[in-house]
Amino acid sequence: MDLESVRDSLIRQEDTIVFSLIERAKFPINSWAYSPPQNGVDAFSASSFLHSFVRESEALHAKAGRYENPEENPFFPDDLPPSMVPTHDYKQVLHPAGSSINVNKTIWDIYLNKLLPLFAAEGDDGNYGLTAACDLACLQAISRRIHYGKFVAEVKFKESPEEYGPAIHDQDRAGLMKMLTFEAVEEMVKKRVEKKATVFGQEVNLSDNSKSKETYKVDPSVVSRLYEEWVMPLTKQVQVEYLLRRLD
Ligand SMILES: O=C(O)C(=O)C[C@]1(C(=O)O)C=C[C@@H](O)C=C1
Repeated sequence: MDLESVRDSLIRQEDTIVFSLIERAKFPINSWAYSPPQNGVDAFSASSFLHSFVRESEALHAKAGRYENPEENPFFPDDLPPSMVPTHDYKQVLHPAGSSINVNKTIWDIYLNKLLPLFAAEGDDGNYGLTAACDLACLQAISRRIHYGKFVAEVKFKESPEEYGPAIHDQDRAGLMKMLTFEAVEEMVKKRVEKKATVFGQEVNLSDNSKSKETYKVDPSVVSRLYEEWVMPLTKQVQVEYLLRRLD
C-alpha cells in the first residue's frame, strides 16, 4: 500500500458516490422517511423510518461479515450481531489506537440536513422503502470514503515518520493538518468529481440532435461542493485524529 494506491481507491470510490447520488435523485425528498423532524431534535438519536431502516440493515450486514472489513464503519456500532460468515484474514494495516475512529454521526447530519435538500426534488411519491435503500447506499459510500482517511494517514506516516513524529508528539493538530494537505490534489478531485457527475448523469440518446445535453441527473456543481465542503474536510479530520493516536 502506498500513496498512489490509496489515491487510486479514493478515485474509484468517487464513481460509487456519484452513482449512489444519481440513484437517490430518482425519488423526491420524501420527508416522511426522516420524521419526526422536530425542531431541536438531533436527527441521529430521534427515531425515524430511515433510522430504523439503517439500524436493521446494519444488523443484517454485520451478520454477513461486512464490518469485519476495516474499511467499513457502521452508523450504529452498538449491539451489532457477530458475523456468521467464514472469517477472512483482513490485512491489519491500521494502528489499533486509530482504527475505531468513527465520524458517522457528523456524516449522517450533513447528508440529511445539508446534502439531500441540494439534490432531491421537492415532493413525496410514497416510495419510502426505495428511498431509504438509496439513502443507505449514499451514506455507506460517503462514510467509506471519509474513513478511508485512516489508510491515507497510515501511508503518509509510514512514508515519512520523521516528518510527522514531532507534530504527533506535540499533539499539534494545525501542524498535522498543514502537512497532510495537498491543495493541488484537492483541486483535481473537485474537477474530476464534477466531470464524473456530468458524464455519468447525462441522458444517453442515440440521435445526435438531443436537446437534453445540458440536464444532468444530479447537478455536477453539487457533487463538487459535496467534496469541497464536506468529503475532503472530513477525510482530513479523520487523518488528523488518526495521526494524533498513531504513536499511542
Ligand atoms: O490525497 C491525499 O493526500 C489525501 O489526503 C486525500 C485528500 C482528499 O480527501 O481527497 C485530502 C487531503 C489532501 O489535501 C488531498 C486529498
